[in-house]
Amino acid sequence: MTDLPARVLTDDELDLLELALGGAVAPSVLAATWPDAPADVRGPRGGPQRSKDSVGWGVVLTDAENTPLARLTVRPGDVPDAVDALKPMPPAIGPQWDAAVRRPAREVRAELEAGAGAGSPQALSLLVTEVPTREETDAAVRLAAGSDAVLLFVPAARRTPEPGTVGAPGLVRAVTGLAGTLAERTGARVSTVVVPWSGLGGVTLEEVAAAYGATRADTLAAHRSPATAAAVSGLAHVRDNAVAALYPPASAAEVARAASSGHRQGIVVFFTGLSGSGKSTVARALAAELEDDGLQTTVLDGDAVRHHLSKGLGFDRESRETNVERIGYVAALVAKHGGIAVAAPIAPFAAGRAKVRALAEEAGARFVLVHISTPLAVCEARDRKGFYARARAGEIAEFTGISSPYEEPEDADLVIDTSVVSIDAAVSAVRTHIIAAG
Ligand SMILES: Nc1ncnc2c1ncn2[C@@H]1O[C@H](COP(=O)(O)OS(=O)(=O)O)[C@@H](OP(=O)(O)O)[C@H]1O
Ligand SMILES: Nc1ncnc2c1ncn2[C@@H]1O[C@H](COP(=O)(O)OP(=O)(O)O)[C@@H](O)[C@H]1O
Repeated sequence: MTDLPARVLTDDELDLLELALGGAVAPSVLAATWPDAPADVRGPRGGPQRSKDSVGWGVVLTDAENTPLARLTVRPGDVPDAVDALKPMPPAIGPQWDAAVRRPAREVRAELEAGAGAGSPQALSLLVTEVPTREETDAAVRLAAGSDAVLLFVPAARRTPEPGTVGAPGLVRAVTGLAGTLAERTGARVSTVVVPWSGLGGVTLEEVAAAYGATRADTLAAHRSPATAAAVSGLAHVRDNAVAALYPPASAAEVARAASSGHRQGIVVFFTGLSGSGKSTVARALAAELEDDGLQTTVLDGDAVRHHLSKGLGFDRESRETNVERIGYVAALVAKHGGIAVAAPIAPFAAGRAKVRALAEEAGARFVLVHISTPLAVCEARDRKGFYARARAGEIAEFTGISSPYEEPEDADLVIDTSVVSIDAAVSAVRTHIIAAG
């Protein structure tokens, strides 16, 4: 595996990888989106194309943290391509990550076939992209007529949704309500299925739905009438109209302006801890929760920062301090404008962390230091990236905890050991702290 080239996937490509691992799309669909993939798998418009005499090739697919998630093997001739999982996909929290709804296509298909008895199952897949109105609930009941089973597909991209739109967590909660109503009114077996769906890869909903076992597919929002669509888009004006009814025009303009421009104090949430301690996992899950609360959150993750802001910097003490100070500078800028910055570098030195605290406070922001204190032995046993083994073997110099120091913070607001605290509990502790402190 180690001699294969590696490819860091974007969030959209991770969605496609998850679909491929679950059997919803062919493995080669992944490579078909890469402009630099070997020519023998790309047709004139990037579509798959085979050449009999090619020798095939392989690539290790990683996330932005360089965790090896899967191996893609594109084979010559008529041998099918393969995608094999190496590590579980990065975990996160929220109802869209619940294993009961985020299920591989092959498992859902097998369950539909098993439940159908001898006859061929009539299974409708309904893609729900918007929170269903009453009108769409009625449309769903009509569309489900004659189906043995209904799969309510909730598209859930890893990419951050457009501001002001209901994201995947809200959609899953709304669709769970729709599933109950539909089961009651139609008698069909109704399941909510979260589909990693970024729109990448040129696959259609019908193709993906068929892989999940559906015999028919439809999009619920297509059944929204123009009158309902107009009423929904007019909701944003309801508050403005209420203000206008209460105040004379000059006062109403001031009240509306104050309501929309209310400045809140920004926050820098700064995670520190050993590699593999759980900083990124908790930081990302926290950011997703805060976004879901309607709070604009910017994540400055250790590895991602090193790909961009700190590209080229090493791991000697001076480089690490420069890296941490750059993170602090950007985080303080975000917070100065009322945003929440969530940073998750190792930040092993007290002096660097103190500098970030000073930058945040100078910007008028609150600084929350979270020490992820997971013991070295646990981090080393996790070794998702294989770095500890390489550091022990002397292949990586100055590795934190092995051959480079980590100065334990004495000024942390929260200390969380993820070997005994779950991801959910860790997120909830930080969120509670932020809310309690106003
Ligand atoms: N020598 C050495 N020591 C520590 N870590 C190393 C090293 N070389 C590479 N890596 C990978 O880089 C990630 C840490 O980068 P950071 O920017 O967070 O480090 S620091 O704050 O500047 O100390 C860290 O990622 P995380 O595991 O997410 O912490 C490692 O994957
Ligand atoms: N309670 C937990 N909180 C956070 N991560 C956990 C927890 N339990 C197990 N893990 C695992 O530990 C690993 C932590 O990796 P990561 O978040 O990338 O750490 P870091 O960013 O500190 O290097 C992940 O594989 C994650 O699934």
